[in-house]
Order: sequence, then structure tokens, then C-alpha cells
Amino acid sequence: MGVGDANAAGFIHGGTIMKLVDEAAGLAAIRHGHSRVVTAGVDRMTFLVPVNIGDLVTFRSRVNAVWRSSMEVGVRVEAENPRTGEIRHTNSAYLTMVALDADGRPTAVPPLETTSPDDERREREAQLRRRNRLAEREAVRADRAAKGEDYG
Ligand SMILES: CC(=O)SCCNC(=O)CCNC(=O)[C@H](O)C(C)(C)COP(=O)(O)OP(=O)(O)OC[C@H]1O[C@@H](n2cnc3c(N)ncnc32)[C@H](O)[C@@H]1OP(=O)(O)O
Repeated sequence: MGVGDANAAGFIHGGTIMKLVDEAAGLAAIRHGHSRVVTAGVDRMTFLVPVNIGDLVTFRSRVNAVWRSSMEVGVRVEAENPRTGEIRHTNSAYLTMVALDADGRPTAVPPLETTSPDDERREREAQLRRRNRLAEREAVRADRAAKGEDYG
């Protein structure tokens, strides 16, 4: 990553990392669904340590779980200092991507084949994040309803 991507402190902008995370997630979802996809939500994005100017940054994305048209994609970001070879885990993110048909409507994607205990753990944790997200939405809806506020 170069100086054009950096902020005044000399670190790479979080927004630059987020854009590339989104692109990496999209590619994993397209590969799985064999269709075009859109980002429906970013369920989590963590910034563990900064990415420095000159770091070689790698984005690894994989589909963790599949529902009907939506998929959770996990992205792991690592930054390597090419002078020392030191590799740091800098970011993790979970995004929900939705597959679209030729008319732009959500369309079903193939089931996910889990082949290892790690795959099963990732799928289980993705189900947990989805349950938490939906439960939070319901809790906010109920709270607003109790106060007579609109839920957009
Ligand atoms: C790669 C990019 O950067 S694309 C640019 C950024 N993204 C966009 O512009 C997307 C804009 N949003 C949209 O087009 C729509 O809201 C869509 C396609 C995501 C969903 O459309 P909807 O009319 O709500 O479709 P619908 O209610 O049938 O839901 C389709 C699926 O999306 C899921 N979904 C919808 N909204 C969300 C959300 N906010 N978070 C997570 N999942 C969602 C639903 O759970 C459903 O999943 P399922 O089929 O696996 O059960």
C-alpha cells in the first residue's frame, strides 16, 4: 500500500481497507453462487493493528454459511513488511452478500459443503451472528413500537 492510501498519521485509511474487503468478499460470493452479488450488510469489521505504508496486504475471503440467496463471507486481512518478512493479522470482517439473477432479484445459491471441523465451526459461528443480528433488529423494532416511534 502506498502513500496515496495513507492518512496524516502514516497509516493506511480504514476506508481503503474496507473497500478492498468488500471486493474480496464479493469475489468469494460470486465464485460460490456463479452469479452477480451485492453487499447487503457488513456485520462486523475489526481493526486489530494499523497497516503501514509499504506493507504488502493480502485479503483472504471465504463463504462461511449460505441461506437462500444470502451468504456470510469472512475476510481475513494480513499485512507483510516486505523488508523483515513479518506478517501481522490486521483485520477481520464478516459481510452478508446476496446473489442476484439477471433481473436483479435475489436468487438461490447452492448449499455450502462443509468438509472440515474448521468449516463446521465457521458455519456455526455465522449462524450465531445471523441470529444475533435478527434478534437485535427485533429488539429495536419492539423498543420503538413500545415508545410509539416509527421503524423505517
Ligand atoms: C458489491 C457492492 O458493493 S454492491 C453495492 C452495495 N450494495 C447495494 O447497493 C445493495 C442494495 N440493497 C439491495 O439491493 C437489496 O436490499 C437486497 C438485494 C440486498 C435485498 O433485497 P430485498 O428486496 O430486501 O430482498 P429479500 O427481502 O428477498 O431478501 C433477500 C435476501 O437478502 C437478505 N437481506 C436483506 N437485507 C439484508 C440485510 N440488511 N442484511 C443481511 N441480509 C439481508 C435476506 O435475509 C434474504 O436472504 P435469504 O434469501 O438468504 O433468506
